[in-house]
Amino acid sequence: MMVNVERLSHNFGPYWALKDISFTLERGEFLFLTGHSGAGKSTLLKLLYGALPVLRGRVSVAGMSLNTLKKRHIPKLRRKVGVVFQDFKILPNRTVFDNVAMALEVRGMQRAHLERRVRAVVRALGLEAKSYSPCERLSGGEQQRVAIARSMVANPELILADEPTGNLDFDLTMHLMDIFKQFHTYGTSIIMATHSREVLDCVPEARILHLHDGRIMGQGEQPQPDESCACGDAVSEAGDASPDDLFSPAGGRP
Ligand SMILES: Nc1ncnc2c1ncn2[C@@H]1O[C@H](COP(=O)(O)OP(=O)(O)OP(=O)(O)O)[C@@H](O)[C@H]1O
Repeated sequence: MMVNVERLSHNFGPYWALKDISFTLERGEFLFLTGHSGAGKSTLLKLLYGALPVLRGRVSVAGMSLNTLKKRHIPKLRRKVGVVFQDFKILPNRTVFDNVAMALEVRGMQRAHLERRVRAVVRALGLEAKSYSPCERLSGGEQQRVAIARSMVANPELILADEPTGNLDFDLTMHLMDIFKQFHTYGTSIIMATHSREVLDCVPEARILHLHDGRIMGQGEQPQPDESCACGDAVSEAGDASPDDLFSPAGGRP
């Protein structure tokens, strides 16, 4: 099991942002988190990533219990989990290449492999022309793609993505969803918070966990969409995202 959450609650002072949440995520599963603004989606993702402490309930991620995880072991958790934060958290004065490479540098990857891998992911996300631009000069959507590239570059076991396509137009959203789906097909577990029906329709096999005021209000399979997803079309138009590049043995899981 990749994620196990039992009776998780979380408060900020007197305000309970999550109330008695329980769910599991099997290895290789794709789960959407939905719910209104303020429902608790980001709080839940932050708890799974060790960015907030587990105060009540039990949480384990990738075989590690977050209840007993010592601060010094958080980097070990983060080597298994790729995250796309809502506010990107990229370094503005560093280049696209540097921001993406950082996720591999901390793993001590050999330089030649690292460069090949970063170039492949940057190309797959359509950022090749901006590789050596400082991120502060990029548009919001480009910065968002840098954050996505960084979350994927190390082939994590689990990707946590908080509204990863929030600033992007339809075609780019479909293209990026196709890349997330390639990771999913490859066996990566994914939890993605979204408000977008288009995004949900891209992964009809995904489960949905619907939050309302910090509680789970619904959980389950989604109805099959009437029309086929546009993701496949978008990726063939974009053309340059090769799973072989993304998943080459050189870039395999450390
Ligand atoms: N650090 C904090 N201090 C106090 N309250 C917080 C903090 N972080 C989140 N909250 C509150 O917890 C609730 C849940 O917030 P959260 O960011 O998890 O919602 P969300 O579902 O991700 O919303 P959105 O879709 O707008 O991102 C909100 O009412 C928010 O104001």
